[in-house]
Amino acid sequence: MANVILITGKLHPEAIEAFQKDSSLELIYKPDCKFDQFKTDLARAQVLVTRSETAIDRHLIDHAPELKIVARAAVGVGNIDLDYATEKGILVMNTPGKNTNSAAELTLGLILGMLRHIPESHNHMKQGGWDRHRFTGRELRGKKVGIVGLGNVGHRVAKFCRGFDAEVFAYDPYISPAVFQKNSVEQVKNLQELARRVDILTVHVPKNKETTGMVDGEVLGALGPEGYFVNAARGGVADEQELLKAIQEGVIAGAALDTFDNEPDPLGELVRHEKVWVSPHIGASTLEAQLAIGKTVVEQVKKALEGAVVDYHVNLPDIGVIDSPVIKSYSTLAEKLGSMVGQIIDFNPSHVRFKYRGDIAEMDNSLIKLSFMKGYASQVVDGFVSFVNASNEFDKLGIQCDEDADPDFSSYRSALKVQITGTGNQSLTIGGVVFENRHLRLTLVDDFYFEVEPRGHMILVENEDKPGVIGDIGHRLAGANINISSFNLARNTQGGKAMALLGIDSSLSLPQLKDIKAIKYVTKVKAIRL
Ligand SMILES: NC(=O)C1=CN([C@@H]2O[C@H](COP(=O)(O)OP(=O)(O)OC[C@H]3O[C@@H](n4cnc5c(N)ncnc54)[C@H](O)[C@@H]3O)[C@@H](O)[C@H]2O)C=CC1
Ligand SMILES: O=C(O)C(=O)COP(=O)(O)O
Repeated sequence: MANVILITGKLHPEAIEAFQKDSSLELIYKPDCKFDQFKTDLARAQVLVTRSETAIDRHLIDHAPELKIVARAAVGVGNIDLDYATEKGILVMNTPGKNTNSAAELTLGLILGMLRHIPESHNHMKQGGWDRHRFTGRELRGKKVGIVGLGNVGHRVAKFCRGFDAEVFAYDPYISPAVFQKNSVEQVKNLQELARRVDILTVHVPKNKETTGMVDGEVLGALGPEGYFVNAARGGVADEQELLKAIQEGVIAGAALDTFDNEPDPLGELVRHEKVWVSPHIGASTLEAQLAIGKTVVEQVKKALEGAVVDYHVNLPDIGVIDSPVIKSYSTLAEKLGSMVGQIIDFNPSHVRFKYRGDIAEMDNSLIKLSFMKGYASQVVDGFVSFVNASNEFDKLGIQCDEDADPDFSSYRSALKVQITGTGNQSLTIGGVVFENRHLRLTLVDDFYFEVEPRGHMILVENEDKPGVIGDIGHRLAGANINISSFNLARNTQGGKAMALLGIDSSLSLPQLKDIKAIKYVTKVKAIRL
């Protein structure tokens, strides 16, 4: 069945066309609509693509029971309830870097427009005026520009300002001094100090708890009556009431704003003030940026739907070495092992130990571990489990994990073994290997050794090692008209215990399962679907 993709923000036509052409998707394109206008579609959507108009809050997520992927067709994810999306296993991704230049150029446009009164002179002339002396402005050359947040947009703004022969200073506590040096920017250790030293203060930080209201009355006071403030990042980074007051009282000379607290209905007094130059959040609105964003969204959504790890994920745990075919194949195996454990385990696990052997012991195994968690939690947790929430679900189940690695292992090139223990002496061990990065094999269940492909419908039967049991199993399956596709048998000691792993062509009903359990000497039967 086709996945429903709902797009609630304006996307580049090439991206829309690419989604339309994809027969595995049902596209619903409702740009710039209010929640009520897309609510019904949302209830069916697996994928939601948005721009800043759509707040992905708890309310929206609660109306999206099928939602697996949110693609923010831009950078800022401040309008997304990431914690709740993560709890629900919804993958959130964005498109960093794709609108960087667009936002940086607009920032320069705002600065120059403000310093040279370009919008007012334009309006004046459109109204028939020719007063050349009314619009005498200031040059950017030789001014001191203070950048808050020297990330993608920040450092490009720095570069452009240097091109205008401005002096550039920046405050960003999260990057190394080397980045300041590389961008020929003088590092300033706090925001107040930066505001005090510069003529133009421009913010390029994400909006979060730490940055909301970071530009307050005191910072604006430090900027001073000759100083200008610029915000093409996020409304609310500057406290808008304090900003308005500072402008009204001449505490600063003016402000240029592309982003506002309450879009699309910003504070009217602020927008209308003659010392405030505004644009309606158009930082990313260039054909070039939208094309790059559109292409990225199409690629990323495709990858995510294929189950591949996407490049620009926002709420996945840190996963290393995702390009390694070895790690990828062992992750597929680990997910199957986790799923199998979830289906056969008879106790509540409290501890899981991952044992990496051979080549994989020297690699970053975070994806393998996460895959096992996903496989296991998908079986035991009510609700959707993905790479996004698998680790959280494991925590909620109260399962501790640790790892041990032995690169000198010699039996196979690589091998994965997982030991699960519960309270008391309960334990279950499962292991597997992958040949040529493609052939997955389950090699171990407790002390029984196999070489079984873990796929499709399977039955695990444990019994006392007595004659006749295998015949009985075959007989009862034949009676139920269930075809056996593979039969693998192992025993620990002669006359001890035996375990059979059978591949079957169709699923087993509960009465059929009970019927096999009733066979003499059979101690355990589990139906498995991988
Ligand atoms: N107006 C528009 O249409 C657009 C707005 N944006 C917004 O611009 C902002 C910057 O975007 P990017 O440069 O792409 O993001 P980025 O993630 O590359 O850079 C953000 C920088 O802010 C720094 N930072 C974080 N917290 C800070 C704090 N408390 N104090 C100082 N620095 C801090 C980070 O270390 C990082 O270097 C974001 O809010 C983004 O949403 C981006 C593109 C278009
Ligand atoms: O990238 C960002 O953070 C932006 O602000 C751009 O947002 P938009 O997609 O234009 O609504």
